[in-house]
Amino acid sequence: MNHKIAPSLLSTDFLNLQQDIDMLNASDADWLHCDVMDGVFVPNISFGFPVLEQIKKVAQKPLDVHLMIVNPDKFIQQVKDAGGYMMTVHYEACTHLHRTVGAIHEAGMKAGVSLNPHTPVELLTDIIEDLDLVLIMSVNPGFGGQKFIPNSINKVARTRKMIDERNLHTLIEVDGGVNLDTGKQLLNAGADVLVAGSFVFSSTNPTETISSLKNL
Ligand SMILES: O=C(CO)[C@@H](O)[C@H](O)COP(=O)(O)O
Repeated sequence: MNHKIAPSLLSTDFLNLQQDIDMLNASDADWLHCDVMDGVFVPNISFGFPVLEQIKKVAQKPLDVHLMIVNPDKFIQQVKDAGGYMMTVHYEACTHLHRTVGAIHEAGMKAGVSLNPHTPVELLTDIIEDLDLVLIMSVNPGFGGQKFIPNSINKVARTRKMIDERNLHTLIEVDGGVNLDTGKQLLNAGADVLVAGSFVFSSTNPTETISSLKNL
């Protein structure tokens, strides 16, 4: 049970966000996954830095900030100021990814890179040594509650191989359609962090659901 669980705040009740964060603080959740969307990189808009600032005030667990936005470089300091622990940007959104990752580290955060479902993990071969985390999207980003894309399992296994062959400590996170069944398969393939939104927050007892993911 060395893996981490990062419930996605996108599926919380925004009218009662503090109540949900209090629940997460007391649960087996390891990180709080915060999805920032801009309506450009993805066809949806979620929440931005003013909301992250409020989350930071009550969260007792590290904020795992996933930026689904174009030009993430412009917002590195804002993510840091809003309490970001891990800042994850999209491979597809960064022309100068090496520079972006360096700037995230310079700001004092861990750096993650996310891959859309069609983006091969092999494209990270010349940067993976600089990364704290690879986030494999197992749905097309933008919405909660979508169907898991099965090829993600194979992608996790290929990422695990790349990391182990080089003796790296980079974490593999997977996001989208995670439940007990897909979660188990992802862990068997070598995932380290499971993000789960609707499976947790649509369940009758989210605390127990988080524990069952943690106990996989
Ligand atoms: O990044 C995203 C969506 O783009 C996710 O974090 C979702 O929030 C995951 O939701 P579920 O698929 O678990 O419902």
